[in-house]
Amino acid sequence: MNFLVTGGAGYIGGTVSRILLQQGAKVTIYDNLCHAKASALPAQAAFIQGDLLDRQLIEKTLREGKFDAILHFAALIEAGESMKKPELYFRNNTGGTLNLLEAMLATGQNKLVFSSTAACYGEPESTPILETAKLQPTNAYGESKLLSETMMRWMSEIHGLRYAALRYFNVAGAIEGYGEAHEPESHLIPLILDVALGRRQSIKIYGQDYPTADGTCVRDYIHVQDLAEAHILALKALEQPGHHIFNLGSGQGFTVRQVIESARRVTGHAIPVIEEPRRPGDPAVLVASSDKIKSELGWKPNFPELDQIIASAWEWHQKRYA
Ligand SMILES: NC(=O)c1ccc[n+]([C@@H]2O[C@H](COP(=O)([O-])OP(=O)(O)OC[C@H]3O[C@@H](n4cnc5c(N)ncnc54)[C@H](O)[C@@H]3O)[C@@H](O)[C@H]2O)c1
Ligand SMILES: O=c1ccn([C@@H]2O[C@H](COP(=O)(O)OP(=O)(O)O[C@H]3O[C@H](CO)[C@@H](O)[C@H](O)[C@H]3O)[C@@H](O)[C@H]2O)c(=O)[nH]1
Repeated sequence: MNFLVTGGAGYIGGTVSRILLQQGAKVTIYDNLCHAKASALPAQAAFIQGDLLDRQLIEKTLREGKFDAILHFAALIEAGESMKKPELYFRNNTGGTLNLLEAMLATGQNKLVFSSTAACYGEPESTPILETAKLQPTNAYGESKLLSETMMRWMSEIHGLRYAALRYFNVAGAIEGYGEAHEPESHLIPLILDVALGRRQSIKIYGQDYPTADGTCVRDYIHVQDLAEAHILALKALEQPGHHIFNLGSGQGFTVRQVIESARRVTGHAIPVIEEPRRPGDPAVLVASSDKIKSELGWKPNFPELDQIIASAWEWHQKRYA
């Protein structure tokens, strides 16, 4: 099989690319390296340094590549930044996705796996969150992804686009030799591990007055390898016409303080904290029901425990900065 992976120089796209390559697939990565380094690319993948906002280049890439399917990870991903520069998120994420969809139509390629997000739900009315829950993003990042999903739904109805929108919750952990290193890093777990390594003095806790057990935000952490497996299942599902929307989480919620506790257990480091005000746009609680993908595609997480997830991230983090 022959796949195009947008955003494949990044954390999740790079992980899925490596797994596809291990399974014998041909992978072409399309990334503008705005938040990644060329050194992160898997050696066996073909690479095109290109921007999704370059409408002509993406169409040329699709025309020449004749891909069996496209996995679309490329996006700006920081909810906090999106509340300062929403226009950037709509241009890059929603506009970039529209360019990709138009190029797919123009070249007759119609299978797409899309990185969507729990941020589409906003502040949920009940947890765990089902795919049928109300979609009311509390940040511009989530809205930029929800608008992308909306475009896909219309393209499916009118043009027969086959797509799977996978709404990831908080992705963490590492596979052998590759893990999370955003450029710059804003995510909780790698920042905590930086403290454990002595690369930072302390971890900031954003908000202590949320309506949760200890006042800090609750998130659902999913191992990146389990997430990657879901992409392989989604690709198989796209062999049949139709479209799919699936949540992907472990179904367990952890407060920021519980994540820090887990990292203390795993690393043996005290991990000092600093209490800071809330980060704008952060919902209090995001916990997934992933029953739909389990029952429809047979997805099963192999690394459901938070300590396991953090341990795999820690192993990779130590090697990376050794
Ligand atoms: N990390 C998470 O917990 C999480 C959760 C939910 C959804 N997601 C989604 O998963 C996807 C991958 O996230 P990640 O954590 O690997 O992020 P990442 O920043 O590591 O990877 C994104 C990649 O996209 C590239 N990119 C961005 N805009 C581009 C453009 N216009 N043209 C070409 N390349 C571009 C960046 O250079 C980067 O390599 C994103 O779509 C994100 O919204 C991530
Ligand atoms: O230094 C930090 C960093 C984060 N947090 C908190 O930790 C939680 C997790 O934050 P982070 O790791 O930045 O992830 P999220 O903001 O939850 O967003 C991630 O998870 C979302 C799905 O839940 C995805 O949509 C996003 O792309 C992905 O970045 C949040 O409550 C943050 O407020 C801190 O307290 N201190």
